[in-house]
Amino acid sequence: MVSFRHAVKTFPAKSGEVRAVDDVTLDIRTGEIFGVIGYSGAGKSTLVRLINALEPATAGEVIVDGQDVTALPERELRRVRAGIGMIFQQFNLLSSRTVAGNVGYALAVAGWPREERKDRIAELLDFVGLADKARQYPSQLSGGQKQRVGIARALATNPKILLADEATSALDPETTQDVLDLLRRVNSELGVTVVVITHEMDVVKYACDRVAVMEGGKVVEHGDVYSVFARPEHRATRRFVGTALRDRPSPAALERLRHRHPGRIVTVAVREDGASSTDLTRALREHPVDGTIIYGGIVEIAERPYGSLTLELAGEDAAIAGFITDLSSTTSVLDLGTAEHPLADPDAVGPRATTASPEGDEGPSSPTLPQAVDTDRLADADSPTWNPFTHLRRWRR
Ligand SMILES: Nc1ncnc2c1ncn2[C@@H]1O[C@H](COP(=O)(O)OP(=O)(O)OP(=O)(O)O)[C@@H](O)[C@H]1O
Repeated sequence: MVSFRHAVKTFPAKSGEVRAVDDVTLDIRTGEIFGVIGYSGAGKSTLVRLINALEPATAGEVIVDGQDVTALPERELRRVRAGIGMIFQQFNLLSSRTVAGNVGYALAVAGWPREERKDRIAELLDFVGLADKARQYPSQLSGGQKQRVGIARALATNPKILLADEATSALDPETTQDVLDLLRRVNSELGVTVVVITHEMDVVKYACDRVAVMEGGKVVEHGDVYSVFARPEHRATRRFVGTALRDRPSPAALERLRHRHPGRIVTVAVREDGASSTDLTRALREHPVDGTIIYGGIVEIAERPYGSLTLELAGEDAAIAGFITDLSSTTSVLDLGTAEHPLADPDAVGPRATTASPEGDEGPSSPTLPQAVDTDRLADADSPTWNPFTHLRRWRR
């Protein structure tokens, strides 16, 4: 439905130019719900505004439903835009018009005859569950209801594509889910291709078939949602995945766990294609090691299991080493060390530990996210012979 080919969008800036979209090549398939996720300023909105040519591309091609919109004259663009609906974080409703008036306005602009508008408005408001609110004004509606009006308005002219720019970012979690459910119905019942821009991996997890992760104007990773969750390659993706699942302890939670559980702590991945909790149970049975589950979570993504369990292991060092080696042959095992010799989770998200940590080694990071700890340096500094499992430290994906 949409193909970006080496798409570039630059804006003039004080210090030269900003490359808001930087050489993006990406396909969005007909009939899917496609997520675009990234931190603020990553280029998400600009990328999506290239689709309806609200921003003309500086270079490259943007092919929408078979037509390169970068090459079209304005008159033709209007026709392409009519096939693309858009909804926004702040809803952008006309406050002086009723709910029915807002939807009717979109029909009037698109040239629908007056006598056909009434039925279409009723049909749309029925679809979004607002049939009883037709005569109310936006100020009388909740945020979720306003977004439903936005969706009805965007669907008025039967678009093939719906662009949702942070459409749930101003809503509470429950309302967010309602609106995402509605977008899923728009997709499955009306066959509309939906492009969802978000900075929340929960939204991707709940609603999207495939996802692209943006950073610095580039798509740094994309794929079907399960693969991206199960094997995130890029650091930004790993952090987004961590925020959606919260299955691994944050640095602060890990510090608290170490007070209660001074022994060896490991985090074991649970994946459909790797070891499941069955393998974990088997390994615990076959090795003279006691394992206590102290943290974790397993959820379903795309109807497949995904998550991790964190355990405290008790036993002889050699037995624990044998257990970790065995389990590592089928799944990812992240060694978090002991209270005496702690090792950090390099991809941890959430509140930092309260005690001072060594500085990260990966350059500046987002102020809202914890910095990674140089775990090898930590282990080496404490004792060169301490960490017999260093080779297992990597969280295999
Ligand atoms: N009209 C413009 N003029 C100048 N710079 C712009 C313009 N629009 C976007 N930018 C810049 O391009 C970059 C990408 O912005 P964009 O809004 O696409 O990011 P985003 O990922 O959608 O961020 P947010 O989630 O905050 O909206 C930013 O550095 C932004 O300042």
